[in-house]
Amino acid sequence: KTIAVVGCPFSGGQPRVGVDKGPIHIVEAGLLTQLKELGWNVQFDGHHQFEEISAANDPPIGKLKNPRFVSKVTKAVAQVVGDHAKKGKLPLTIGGDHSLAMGTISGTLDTYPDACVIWIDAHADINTSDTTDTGNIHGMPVSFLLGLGSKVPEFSWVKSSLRPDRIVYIGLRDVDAGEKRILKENNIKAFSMHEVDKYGIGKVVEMALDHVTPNRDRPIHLSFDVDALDPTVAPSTGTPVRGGLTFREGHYICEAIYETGLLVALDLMEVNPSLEDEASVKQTVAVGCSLVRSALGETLL
Ligand SMILES: N[C@](CCCC[B-](O)(O)O)(CCN1CCC(O)CC1)C(=O)O
Ligand SMILES: [Mn+2]
Ligand SMILES: [Mn+2]
Ligand SMILES: [Mn+2]
Repeated sequence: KTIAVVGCPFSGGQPRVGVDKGPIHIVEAGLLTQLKELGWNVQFDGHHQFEEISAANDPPIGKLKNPRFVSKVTKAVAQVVGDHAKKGKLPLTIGGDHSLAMGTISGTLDTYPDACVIWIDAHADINTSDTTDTGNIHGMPVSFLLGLGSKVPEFSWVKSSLRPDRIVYIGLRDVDAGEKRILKENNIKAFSMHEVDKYGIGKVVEMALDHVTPNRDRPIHLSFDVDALDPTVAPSTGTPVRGGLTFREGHYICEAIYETGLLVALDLMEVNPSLEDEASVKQTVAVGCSLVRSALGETLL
């Protein structure tokens, strides 16, 4: 099988510079070769060039920042990811900020309408235009995918067919008040760090899979925000939150999902190589590459 690597140098969903440099650092760290060494065919068409829409032509819509830029880019990503999936490849999208997941998961749902989503993150990324406090669209992709909140015309293209019972979260620890309401109202399953502590990561992953694919027969889209990991593990990311997943917990999730044989698409998001000192950046990039390898079959024995 072929891994189609989609390099998305994009930062329009959030305000911090540098997250658009994530893909180049990950690729330069040798990920493509590492995947070939795992036995995959690897297709990489180069990093996408998303020409910026000037701020003058992209004024906020309500609180939403860079709405037209984010919409244009994520729509393009949906097309790219969907095309790869339709050709039987496994799209690996390297971000870039997490607003990209509006595109990647729309692309997956186009090809696999019954796909489920496993969202690894410190945050729920489920704010609507009514509940967001920052207007940063990387905090909103899930609400668009679920078709929640008042419609924003610019995002009417999003495949808003994801069902609330087909997404499950692991790693939550920084959820806004509005998001907590949305999670409850929609009965969305979420394993916060409290549950990880209580049950252990093995049981949490089993319960998460039982929730979204009880018969282990549904395609899985894994969307991994590196800020799900503890900042001591992945320091160079835009919205770090203490009390996160250990190195091993993060890798266990990826290993266990690979073992299901159900993985059809993977996102590695929010590596920002410009926020910390060189050693911390290298560490974060290396952890990103390692997580991807684990999700794509690398084992310890
Ligand atoms: N929920 C936040 C963070 C989103 C993070 C997106 B990511 O892709 O990285 O998961 C806002 C978080 N909020 C900001 C102000 C603080 O005082 C409290 C937390 C938002 O901006 O919506
Ligand atoms: Mn996120
Ligand atoms: Mn996050
Ligand atoms: Mn983040």
